[in-house]
Amino acid sequence: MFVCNQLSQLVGQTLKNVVKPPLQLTLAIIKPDVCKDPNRLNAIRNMIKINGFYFIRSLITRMSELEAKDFYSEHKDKFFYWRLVSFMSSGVISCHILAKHNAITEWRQLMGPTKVYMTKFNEPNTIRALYGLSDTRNATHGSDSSQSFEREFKHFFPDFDSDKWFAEQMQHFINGTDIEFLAEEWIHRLKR
Ligand SMILES: Nc1nc2c(ncn2[C@@H]2O[C@H](COP(=O)(O)OP(=O)(O)OP(=O)(O)O)[C@@H](O)[C@H]2O)c(=O)[nH]1
Ligand SMILES: Nc1ncnc2c1ncn2[C@@H]1O[C@H](COP(=O)(O)OP(=O)(O)O)[C@@H](O)[C@H]1O
Ligand SMILES: [Mg+2]
Repeated sequence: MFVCNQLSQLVGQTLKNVVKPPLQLTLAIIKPDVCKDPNRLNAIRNMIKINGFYFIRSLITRMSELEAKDFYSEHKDKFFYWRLVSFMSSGVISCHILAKHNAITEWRQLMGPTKVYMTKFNEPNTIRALYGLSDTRNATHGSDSSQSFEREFKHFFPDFDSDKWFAEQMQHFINGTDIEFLAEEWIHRLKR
């Protein structure tokens, strides 16, 4: 019996090392309400890093009103569309392509629900509860599906080739052995 246990543990350990789940990519945006305060911006970036996400791309930029209208076009008939567009084009934003197993769901869980007022009571340890001000100024954005990600990242990283990343880079990040973090740029990359 002892031998069987030893054997099953060995097989389990071997499989865990060999068969690691694939990674997923998502787009994270830290919104103008937070980016105005470098301490809060870095606090959120650190929450992302501590929660096991790789920073694949990072960019500090601004959206024009036209770009914000296009980015959030799915909401053009909603009552909050114009306040959202003017808010998202009101200041600097910090954009990131993040990688993790189940990145889309896990980033949305870490962000918390959209409406901040409810989130502060229901999920007080999430980013939007901790750093959101209102349902409009709710600190962060996250892609809600792989299809949304493929549309959204092109607004900020037009040269990024997601197919190429999955084919050539993903396995290095799954292994995690030859990855370094560049704190200045908020980027994880292959050791050179
Ligand atoms: N149905 C509906 N809800 C609204 C409307 N305007 C605001 N709300 C809701 O009222 C709440 C307050 O709106 P917020 O935009 O989050 O609050 P605010 O104080 O205006 O904050 P800022 O927009 O960031 O200045 C949110 O839950 C909104 O969804 C509206 O015209 N129709
Ligand atoms: N009821 C609302 N009141 C105010 N702003 C809202 C509301 N719903 C959504 N928004 C704004 O529009 C953005 C996009 O909405 P949605 O895609 O539904 O949420 P999420 O950003 O969580 O994916 C939200 O992050 C928020 O800034
Ligand atoms: Mg959304």
